[in-house]
Amino acid sequence: MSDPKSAVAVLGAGSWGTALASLIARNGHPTMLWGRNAAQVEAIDQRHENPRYLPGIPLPDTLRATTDLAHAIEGAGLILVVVPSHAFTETLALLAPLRTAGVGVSWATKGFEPGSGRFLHEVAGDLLGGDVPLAVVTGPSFAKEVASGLPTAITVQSEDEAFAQTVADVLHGPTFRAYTGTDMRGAELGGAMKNVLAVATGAADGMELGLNARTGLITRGLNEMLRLNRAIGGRAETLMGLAGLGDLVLTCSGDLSRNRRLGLALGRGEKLEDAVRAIGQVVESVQTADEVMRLAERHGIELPISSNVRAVLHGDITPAEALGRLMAREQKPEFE
Ligand SMILES: NC(=O)C1=CN([C@@H]2O[C@H](COP(=O)(O)OP(=O)(O)OC[C@H]3O[C@@H](n4cnc5c(N)ncnc54)[C@H](OP(=O)(O)O)[C@@H]3O)[C@@H](O)[C@H]2O)C=CC1
Ligand SMILES: O=C(CO)COP(=O)(O)O
Repeated sequence: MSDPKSAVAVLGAGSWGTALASLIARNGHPTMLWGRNAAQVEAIDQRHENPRYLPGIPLPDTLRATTDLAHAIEGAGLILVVVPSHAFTETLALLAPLRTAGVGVSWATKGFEPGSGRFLHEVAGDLLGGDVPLAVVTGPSFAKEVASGLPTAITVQSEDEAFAQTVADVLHGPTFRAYTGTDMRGAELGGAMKNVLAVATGAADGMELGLNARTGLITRGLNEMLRLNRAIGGRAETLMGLAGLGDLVLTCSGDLSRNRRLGLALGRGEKLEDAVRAIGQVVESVQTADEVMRLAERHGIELPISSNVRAVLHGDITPAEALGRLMAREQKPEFE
């Protein structure tokens, strides 16, 4: 008889937390999903559906859900945090005194700590202590498609190679390929920046600027990612892989993306608050654009597309003015 599979706690019962918990449960791991909303948790636990975030998609009967964090992590051999970036520090601070020593912590959150701009692995290291294995799960992966069992490829990056493999093994399955690597900085930067760049391509599409404009923005956006990545010490190949280019293409071109949909709405002249309300789920770029630009300014890197997205999100300029600014920039070599 094979060894029983280790228990996993997934913290955050939104669309991505629910999709990943469902995947892990289907892979045969006893899986407990923690959420803060009692009615939603009950629906997941009893009716095997998350009607608020993944309506109509059946969840495995074996997936359990709770609002009790201590209960969620009891006996877990792995913790996967999937709350939005604005709730990351708060969630890890709740987790820190409760967790069992030696249990590794991974996260699928994309973004930075709001306000400080710290990388999430820096936040996790500070709050959990240096001896806890840490890993980031990232890549091109719409929750709805993963929850529906459609083929997906992602990457798990950790400085602890054995831990990256452990997390990848928990996720990997017949419809889900999990690759591994050791570059947390590059992976986190890619996952955060693609959300900001998706607003730019969405806005261009909302203004009906055509496919050339969309592709020009994706490609010059990749260049922005590579330049900032070089400055922060990430590996270029990480940004050319699933965590960078892969997620950038998905988010800039797929209408399931909430960041792209925000851009589409802004490009059509809708107000930011109305668009975010209509989307009804987290739109990380609203926060992340500030943090990306804070990081870029700290490193003296110019990011024209990202800085124009920030200006549009702040209401300082319209998408049409952003386009005018980008098109009027001085001519220059493609690579510097
Ligand atoms: N959805 C996707 O396809 C993907 C998402 N991601 C990333 O995953 C992260 C989570 O996003 P996603 O699940 O999509 O977001 P959703 O908007 O779908 O859900 C957010 C969830 O977080 C909960 N939440 C918010 N604040 C807190 C808090 N302070 N404490 C506990 N729970 C909280 C919400 O609870 P409540 O309902 O009570 O507000 C809700 O359950 C983001 O960083 C996103 O970029 C990454 C890859 C794919
Ligand atoms: O990160 C994602 C896909 O990889 C989800 O993108 P959005 O947050 O824009 O919906």
